[in-house]
Order: sequence, then structure tokens, then C-alpha cells
Amino acid sequence: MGEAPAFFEDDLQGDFPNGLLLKSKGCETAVNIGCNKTYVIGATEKESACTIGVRIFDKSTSKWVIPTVLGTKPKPLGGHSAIALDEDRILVIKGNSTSDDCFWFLEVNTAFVREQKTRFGTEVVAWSKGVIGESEKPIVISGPSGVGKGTLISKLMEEFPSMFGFSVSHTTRAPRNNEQNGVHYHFTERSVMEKDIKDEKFLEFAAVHGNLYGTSIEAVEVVTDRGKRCILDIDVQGARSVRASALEAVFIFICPPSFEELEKRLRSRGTETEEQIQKRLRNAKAELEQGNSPGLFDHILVNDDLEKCYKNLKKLLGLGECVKTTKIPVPKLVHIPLEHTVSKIDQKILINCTAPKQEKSAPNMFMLDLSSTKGGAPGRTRGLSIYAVEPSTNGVIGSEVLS
Ligand SMILES: Nc1nc2c(ncn2[C@@H]2O[C@H](COP(=O)(O)OP(=O)(O)O)[C@@H](O)[C@H]2O)c(=O)[nH]1
Ligand SMILES: Nc1ncnc2c1ncn2[C@@H]1O[C@H](COP(=O)(O)OP(=O)(O)O)[C@@H](O)[C@H]1O
Repeated sequence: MGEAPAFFEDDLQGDFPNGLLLKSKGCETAVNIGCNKTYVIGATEKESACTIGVRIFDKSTSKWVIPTVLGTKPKPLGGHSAIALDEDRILVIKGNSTSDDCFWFLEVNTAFVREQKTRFGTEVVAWSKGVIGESEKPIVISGPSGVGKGTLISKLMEEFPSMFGFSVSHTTRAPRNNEQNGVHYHFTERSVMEKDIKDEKFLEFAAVHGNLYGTSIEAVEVVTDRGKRCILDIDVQGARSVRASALEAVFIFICPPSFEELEKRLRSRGTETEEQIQKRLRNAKAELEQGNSPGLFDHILVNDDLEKCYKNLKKLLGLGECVKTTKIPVPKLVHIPLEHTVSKIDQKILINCTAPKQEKSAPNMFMLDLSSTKGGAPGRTRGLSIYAVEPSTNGVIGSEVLS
């Protein structure tokens, strides 16, 4: 086990209060959670190899513990501050970065982390990136092979390119002639995908028609980070897993007008061998039955006439005839300098930026409101809002909403 950093060794003797930023030296911060645990977050070795590691000092045993770290980590930090929000989460603010990448949550005792502790039999921590503002719920589209899911999704993305983004799944099946890696699917080896599943990189996965398919957490996040509404084309088993996950979504099942029509479409597409068609038709029977499972899908659409079905799909997504396709405005970016201090006031964090290079006119105090955050590891923590605030003699006055 590594030695305690010099600054920290001294502090361990002292009795420091819970829930406050303690000290930051180089790339490390130490935060107390409860009576017994201190989380040290930051660079492990040299500055150049600055990877954000996490170590836990257990005061009851006087031992260091290296936890299993889950979730997408923040990119190496030059410096950061950290503050305990409660017994469950630590807020980490990256210095010298903008508000689209500076707020991170290290979950230490959330429901997800507790579940993973039982699973791994180790200490577990999980990263979740904080995202400013709300985003609309992802849309899960399921239905048997050949029913027209891909066709409907393509129409939606063509008509509303700035509004929707497709979650690119991973699959072990071979690409079809017209399919591009990274666009239609991430085509991957089974062993690689199995390892990634083990490493908790997937939101859901299923074996479908003899191949593995899965939605990586990253696939959904790259879409939502761009401010777009994410569309997932996944099978019924996958839909069930997403329903059980922390991801809130709208679930739509697409039905064919008849089994004969489904077979006709599958054949006319001409992308499968006869054997593959037979397998897909056998599976379609079970999928159609499961599509009607109570509580699984929010909407069922019959894809008989394509235009009619597309119109109904748009209607249930709240896209009337005259919906504008203008870009959703990107929230104004706030720059948090390397030098800043943080303090906690209820569910709000006051960030005081003291960088000398700040423009005179630029605000240097911000309030980060966490009261309506949703989600969390294994995905993003959403719903943060940030305001510029001005200090006054009797507290904080005047605020400007930035997002
Ligand atoms: N669970 C799950 N199913 C997926 C995923 N991606 C695709 N599928 C489903 O896998 C099935 C087969 O997909 P594909 O091989 O592209 O064939 P197609 O549906 O006939 O076009 C379909 O039901 C898809 O909805 C995924 O990431 N997870
Ligand atoms: N409403 C419809 N009427 C007739 N053909 C359709 C309809 N919707 C889709 N198709 C066709 O059926 C085939 C299968 O559609 P596709 O979108 O690939 O299905 P899925 O993605 O569900 O497997 C395609 O050739 C497509 O052009």
C-alpha cells in the first residue's frame, strides 16, 4: 500500500470537520465521509501521468484501501476541489475547465454503489459526470426484426437532425453491406464485448438471434452530452433491462399489421440468409407476445402504412406539424479557473473564483444548484444549474441565470 502524502499524513492526526474541502496540494484532495473514511482523490504519480485515482483511508483500521472504480472518469486534472455533499456523494470540481466538463460526482455510498459493493465484494466508488440543465428522456424503440424500426428512426433523424441522436450499439454480428462501423453499430469481437460487459461498461445487453447486442453507457452519453434526445433501437430483453435501470426513458413497441407482412418485409429487405430469416421469424413470435407485457411499453404503434405510423410516432413524441427544427440552445459555458474555493449551503455550492487573470467584468462567484439533480452512476447526474452571484455585506445578492 502506498504511503500517505506528506500533507495528508499530518492531517490524519487532526480532527477535521465532515463535508468540507480540506486541502488541495498538487492534484490531491482529501474528503471525510462519516466518522471513519477519508477519500483521497487525485493524481497518483507524476504530474505528467496525472490519472485521477481514488484511495480510502479507513480510520477504524488505520489502513489504506484501493476501491474498485466504476464509471467514466474525468480526464486528468491539473487541479481540483472536492466537497462532500452528504454521506453518499463527493462533488469534484475540475479547475481550469468549463461547466460542460468541470462538475463530477464521486459516488461512495449511493444505491448503485452499495449494490456493486455486494457484487464485487470490495470497496466501490463510481464516477458520474454532472450535466447542466435538463434533457429529454431517451426513446427506446423495440419490435421484431423487419417491422420497420430502422426505417422509422431514419425518418425521424432526417427530419429532426438537431433534435435526435442514435445510440450506436455494440454487436458481435457481422456487418451488412451497407453498414458502417461506428455509425450503424460498433462491430466487435465477442471476447472484447464480454470483457466490457464484465467491466460494467454496458447499460444493457442481450443475446439476440445468436449474437450479442448491447448499449454502452457511453453510447447514450455521447448523444445526450450534445444536447440531443437519444434513440435506442433495442430488443425486448434490452427494453426490460433499461426499464429496470436508472435511465428514465419512453418505451415504444412497433408491431407489424400481420405476421405475413412481417415475413414479406424481412424477405424483401434481402439482408439475411434463409436460415437467418427463419430464426428471426421464430423469435418474432415471442417478441410480439412480450411486447404486450403489462408495464413494459408506454406506447404500441402498428406499422401498417409507413407515413401514417411515422405521423403517429411524431405525435406521441410531441412533434406536431409545425415543430421547428432549430438547434436546442447550448447552455452558456462558465469557466472555472484553477484557483477557486467551494462551500456548501444546503443543496447549493458557492464557487468563489479568485484567479487573477479573470476579466474585470466577468463574474467571479457562482452558485451551483444541485437541488433538482437526477440520475447518477452508471450514467450522468443531470439537472444541475449554475448562477452568477454578487457578494454584498449582508450575504449574496443579485443573480444571473446562466442556463
Ligand atoms: N438488447 C439490445 N438489442 C439490440 C441492440 N442493438 C440492436 N438490438 C436489437 O437486435 C435485433 C437485431 O438487430 P439487427 O441485427 O440490426 O437486425 P434487424 O432488427 O433485423 O435490423 C433487433 O431487435 C434490435 O432492436 C442493443 O444494443 N441491445
Ligand atoms: N410500413 C411499411 N410498409 C412496407 N414496408 C416497410 C414499412 N416499414 C418498413 N418497411 C420495409 O421493411 C423492411 C424492414 O424494415 P427495417 O426498418 O429494416 O426493419 P427493422 O429495423 O425493424 O428490422 C425494409 O425493407 C423497409 O423498407
